[in-house]
Amino acid sequence: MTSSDYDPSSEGAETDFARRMSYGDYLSLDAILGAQHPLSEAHDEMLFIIQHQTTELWMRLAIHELSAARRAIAKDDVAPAMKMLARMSRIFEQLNNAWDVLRTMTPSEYTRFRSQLGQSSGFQSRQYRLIEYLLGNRNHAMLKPHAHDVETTKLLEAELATPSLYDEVLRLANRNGLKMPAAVLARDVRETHSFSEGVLHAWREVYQAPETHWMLYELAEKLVDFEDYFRRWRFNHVTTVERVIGFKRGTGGTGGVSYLKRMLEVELFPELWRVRTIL
Ligand code: HEM
Ligand SMILES: N[C@@H](CC(=O)c1ccccc1NC=O)C(=O)O
Repeated sequence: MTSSDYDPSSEGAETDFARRMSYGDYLSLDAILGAQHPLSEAHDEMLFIIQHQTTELWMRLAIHELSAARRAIAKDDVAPAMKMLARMSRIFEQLNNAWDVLRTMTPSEYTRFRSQLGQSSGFQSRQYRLIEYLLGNRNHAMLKPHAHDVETTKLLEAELATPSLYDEVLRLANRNGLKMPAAVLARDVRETHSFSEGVLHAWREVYQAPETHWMLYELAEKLVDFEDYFRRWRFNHVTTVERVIGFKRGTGGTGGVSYLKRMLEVELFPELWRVRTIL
């Protein structure tokens, strides 16, 4: 330490953490920073691991926000749900930007450790599947990669038994003067919602007179905004995959890019996209 180095303890900064909770204690950094275990000598494997781990952390927050937003909407507490949905868009914006870091890995670099991944793949991300199910994209076939894991299967099954975020929004709209089709309100929530003319016409009322349906109008736009960012995430994924492995099959066993391109067609809130055409 040179004489010009400033010592913050001179103004009272606490420096003795022998018996106090420290930064690392509070954040469980030993657990988090001790969880990177590359299986090869390849320089880029650390990037690959950290990219996935940070994504999983952001997904953890996304699940926290989405479930709280759904609970709030179910009890007509819309204002806090708006904030949570706005945050969801920001989380996905953050995840979208993160692809730029991963894209610095070339095919030559990835090939050095790809074989170490065995048959593991993002396909088996339980948090990702939970997000899709929460949002209403409820493909039961996606339970299969989790069949060996009783806890995850239970968690995903419980999610399938719960109305999706969009189901709760449609119920809220129905409680607030819009006439949603009875069949949609009583649908089997385990399945993916499919496009409904009745729901489309209900949303048209909102979009034709935003000032009389301001709360639903704002909520609908929050959902559209979020789906916009989520679509970009899917697109960034497939583009990165093509850039890194071309048209090779995925380690998870799908066709790779062909499978991910199919997923670009998923529409979470179909009537909110369609309503734009009829205004
Ligand atoms: C070089 C980087 C990556 C490559 C080459 C790649 C490749 C693939 C491929 C080929 C699939 C299809 C399943 C399969 O057959 O394996 C897939 C699925 C998936 N990947 Fe990645 N991926 C990459 C990065 C990431 C990252 C950073 C995440 C973030 C967690 C991620 C999450 C997922 C998820 C959630 C799925 C399932 C998607 C769905 O079912 O719609 N991937 N990936
Ligand atoms: N499916 C990728 C492998 C992969 O990306 C992956 C492997 C293990 C853990 C996470 C992964 N990321 C996303 O799918 C591949 O085919 O190269």
